[in-house]
Amino acid sequence: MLARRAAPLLRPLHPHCRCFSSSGTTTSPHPALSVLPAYLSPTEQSLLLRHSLALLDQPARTSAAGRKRRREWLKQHQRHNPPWDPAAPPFFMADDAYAWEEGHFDGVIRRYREMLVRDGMWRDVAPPAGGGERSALDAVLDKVYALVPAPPTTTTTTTTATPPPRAPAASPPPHLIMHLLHLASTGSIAPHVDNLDAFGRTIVGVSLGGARVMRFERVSAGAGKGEREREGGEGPDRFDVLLEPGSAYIQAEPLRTHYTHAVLERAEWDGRQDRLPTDQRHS
Ligand SMILES: O=C(O)CCC(=O)C(=O)O
Ligand SMILES: [Fe+2]
Repeated sequence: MLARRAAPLLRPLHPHCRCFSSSGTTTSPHPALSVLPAYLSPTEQSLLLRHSLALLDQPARTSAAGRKRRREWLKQHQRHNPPWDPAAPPFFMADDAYAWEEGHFDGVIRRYREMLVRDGMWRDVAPPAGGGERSALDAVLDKVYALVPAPPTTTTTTTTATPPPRAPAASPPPHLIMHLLHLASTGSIAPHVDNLDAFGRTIVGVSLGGARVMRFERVSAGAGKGEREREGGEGPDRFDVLLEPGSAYIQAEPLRTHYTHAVLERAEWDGRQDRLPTDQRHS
């Protein structure tokens, strides 16, 4: 279970460190934010990204114009040497092969595609059981679901109680609203606080594709120290974290409602500006 697996990772190394170690230890600047670098291995990332893109690309979820754009791009790129291969990294087609939503209804997200994953949907894109791929995908999904804290239980467990039947990995657990978000290389998310009623008290993200900077800013940044401690807890008023592919983050209270978060289109990260985003990102 995650709680046991992740417990040693949830301790901040240094309260203001902006650098990630690759040792699997979180380096979050805020006690209510956990960042788990390399939570998924490269193989797990590839599997999840490929199947997530396949879900987003299902004909029922795309427009006629989008499918035409995709067909034309594919036709052109099959003539390349080597031709574009959907089963090989980077798994994304070029930006101009997708029909992006230009702006979210409230203007927060720009140049993106998104969907909610409902019961059984991963089965629509996983190959039939028998090959190892389906069980490998299930294992990755279980690892992602394990990041989400279980809802509090009201019943007492006794040693003789039979555990509830395990839900198939193809269906997100009932306490998880699973949202796929594919950002164009020029896509971004403006600062916002997610609606508490719609999304619950904990927000978990798994990053795939291009690295991006996530910026957090205390909503009541102007408040005095005493008030700040009540509204958002200890931690700097504004900080950035680098979301590298394969990393996961967990935003818990009080950060989740007292800080905005944003995914920047382009940002400097410890002098690595030139190595940062020109890539699409999937979360
Ligand atoms: O892509 C992410 O990790 C964050 C997405 C987000 O903030 C949102 O959809 O509200
Ligand atoms: Fe958000």
